[in-house]
Amino acid sequence: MKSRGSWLGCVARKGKGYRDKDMGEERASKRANKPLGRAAKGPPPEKKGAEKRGKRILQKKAIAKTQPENGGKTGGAFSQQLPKEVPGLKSEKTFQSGGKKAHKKGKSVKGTGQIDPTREIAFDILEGVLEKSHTLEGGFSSVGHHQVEARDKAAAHRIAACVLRHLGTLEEVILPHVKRQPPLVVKIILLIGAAQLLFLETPSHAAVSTCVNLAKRRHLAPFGGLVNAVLRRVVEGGAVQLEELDQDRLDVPAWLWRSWGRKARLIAEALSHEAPLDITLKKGAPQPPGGQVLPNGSIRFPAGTRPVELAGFAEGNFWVQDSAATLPARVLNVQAGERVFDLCAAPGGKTAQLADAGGQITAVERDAKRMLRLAENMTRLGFKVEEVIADLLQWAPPQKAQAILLDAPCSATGTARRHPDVLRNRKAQDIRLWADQQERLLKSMPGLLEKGGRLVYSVCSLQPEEGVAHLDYAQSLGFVIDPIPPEELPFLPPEAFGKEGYVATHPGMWAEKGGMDGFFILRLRKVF
Ligand SMILES: C[S@@+](CC[C@H](N)C(=O)[O-])C[C@H]1O[C@@H](n2cnc3c(N)ncnc32)[C@H](O)[C@@H]1O
Repeated sequence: MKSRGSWLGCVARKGKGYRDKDMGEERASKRANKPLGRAAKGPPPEKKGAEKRGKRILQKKAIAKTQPENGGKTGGAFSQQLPKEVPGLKSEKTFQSGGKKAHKKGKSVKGTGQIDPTREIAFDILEGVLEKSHTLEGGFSSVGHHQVEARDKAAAHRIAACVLRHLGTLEEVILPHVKRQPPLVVKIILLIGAAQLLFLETPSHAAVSTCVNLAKRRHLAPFGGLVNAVLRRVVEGGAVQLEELDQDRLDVPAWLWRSWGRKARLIAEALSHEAPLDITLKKGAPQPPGGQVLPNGSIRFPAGTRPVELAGFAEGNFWVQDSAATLPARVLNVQAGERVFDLCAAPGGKTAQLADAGGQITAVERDAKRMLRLAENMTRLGFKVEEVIADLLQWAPPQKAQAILLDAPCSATGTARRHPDVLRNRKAQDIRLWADQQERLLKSMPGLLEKGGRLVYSVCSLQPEEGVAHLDYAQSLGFVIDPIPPEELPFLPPEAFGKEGYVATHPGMWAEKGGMDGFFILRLRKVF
């Protein structure tokens, strides 16, 4: 089968080799005779929500395709026969121009049709991420659907995150059914429909009809037939299409896949699932019922759990923090009464840990809004810390610290399970900029730390430029590496420990428990 160009720029097909547009070459897969992708690996080890089960559900749907889902009743988009000629469908020469005109500036104006808050919000979030490079969370809070119920907002967030997580695969499923690329706004509607059909267990008739309705609402009625026809083809053949695709490879941009080396497939597999919710308990606080205690002490709840609904949230018994995110503050080994600087502190997960350990904490953060969130978190948790809104590069404290945690700004590729927009919005060339910024921050550390003091540098990035590449630079500043031995974090797999003494986790670790975020952690000592 010949590879087609995808909207993402990369096509991966089981057993057919990879075509990597970035590299401008087509190479035979070394794994041509090996099973690739999730289907080949068999069912996942444990249930982690509907997205994981997408393939099996679809297979059932494909088998049942001769039995109409509405029981043979007429009416509704799904029950119609597939029209022979649909604008934009593969068999047609061109799109009708009306829809293009309505959207020539990419505006998504509301038209007629039933209001469906969930898909409306999902659409707005995705338009923000895919067109304007907004973050998923930023888009979610700025779409302005304040009247909407929390349940609808949560459902919208889940749909948008699912589309972003499976973008390459969804594009590849849809692409064979369209003659040429539809406008982005139409594409978004198709992606929403396909994600619901393939990964979110939405009944077929509901997924199709809500997307046709969404097209009307967005003044895209001329594309309604296309949306209906394409999604019905996905209902009929999506399962079989998925079986052929190397989903792990498709859902990760080629440059990121290359940068992750041999770990790429493990990471990609982990990124294809919704992340669970991890919390850190305050010392002595009771554990909310229902969670699983992880080997590092974090408590894990299933994906989709809302922290505010867990017992003890309002009382300040815990804070939300991925299990891997607990490691940087842990290896700083703060003693009661020590003077500690928590640099780049907001929203404060690590500040809470340091305060809980009994340190005198000064939290420094440049972004006033984010510092407000830190302050709210500390108030809820009952921790007293000094909060300083300042650019760390200009900050001159009256006294130096005995210990510093520098949780530097970074590309955040290690958190892509929770923030799948990261996969779409980051560009290869951005990584160097983050790395330069991290070097500038590292350079300011000697001036803030007492002689003999400890510095932990951490980033939630999987990119070597932001982690291991800083080892020489840190030592050139006069620091010595204080190695973190495996015995100190015995619950991590051996591959998390670099021979130079750093720790690097990735989302594919603890796969049987639901994974962990990717962090790079380096402990240094000031000896000069
Ligand atoms: C990775 S986040 C920190 C997460 C935080 N440590 C936690 O555990 O919740 C990086 C933070 O660094 C802040 N930041 C970036 N550059 C900074 C600078 N020059 N001075 C102070 N804060 C900075 C960003 O605003 C951002 O809030």
